[in-house]
Amino acid sequence: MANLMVLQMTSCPDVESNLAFVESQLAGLTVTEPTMVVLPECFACFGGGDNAQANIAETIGNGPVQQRLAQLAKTFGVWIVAGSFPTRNSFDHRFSASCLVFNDQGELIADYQKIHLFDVQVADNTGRYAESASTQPGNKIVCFDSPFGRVGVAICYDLRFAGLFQAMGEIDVLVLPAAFTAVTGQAHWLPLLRARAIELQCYVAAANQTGIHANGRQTYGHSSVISPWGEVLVELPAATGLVGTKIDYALLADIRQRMPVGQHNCFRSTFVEPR
Ligand SMILES: O=C(O)CCC(=O)C(=O)O
Repeated sequence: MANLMVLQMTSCPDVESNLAFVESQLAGLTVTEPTMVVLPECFACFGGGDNAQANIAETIGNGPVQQRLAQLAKTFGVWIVAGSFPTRNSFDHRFSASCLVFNDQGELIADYQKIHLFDVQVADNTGRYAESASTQPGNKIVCFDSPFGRVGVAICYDLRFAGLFQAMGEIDVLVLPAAFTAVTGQAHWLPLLRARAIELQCYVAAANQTGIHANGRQTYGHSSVISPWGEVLVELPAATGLVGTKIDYALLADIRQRMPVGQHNCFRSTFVEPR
């Protein structure tokens, strides 16, 4: 058996207090079987503007926040899917929004850079988002094998682009750190999560930010784990904290055997970029 957990946060600009919150939540877990904890987008720093993000950016595999995450994963014996965190690259002045995956030994085993950037006018009264001004888009699909099965990684706005998920091939779990806005979340969050779970016949573990942040922006919460049949198994509406569920591998196999959409799909790619 294995556990899938999502951590909902109201992250602030102060890195230490956000990491202390992550630590306090992990410290409350009793881990007796493989456990994966998904952190939301911008878990380490949110609402302080692009400069605050740029100031904490690290090179992948090297830096104090990554060291802390590795140590937390090892200490508490959990896999950590570390939201998005700003990382530096050599080819652009902008940072990348990276999702960093640590195994329960504290080893960095995958990293994904957010591909679809949120350059959107959400509504007349909630301002304009221009993520690409500060963030370099990624260009690689990332999946990895683990005790949880084959896991695909995407971040927030990526959720809207079905082609990305079709290109992943067969995965057992989709992890989705997010900072989905309150306005768009109300309208689209759960329908999109459920659609991805149904189409891919996989678990979806989606960790969101919640509440009002230092910059006045509001995020939707409702972090959830969805079953491969599209049911919302656990959902945390507005509070911060951890929720999760066990992965039922018999259910996964049964759904795919009865309704083999992976085999019937004329468009699904088997191509996945190796790490
Ligand atoms: O797709 C949405 O509605 C929200 C996306 C978002 O907030 C983000 O990618 O940061």
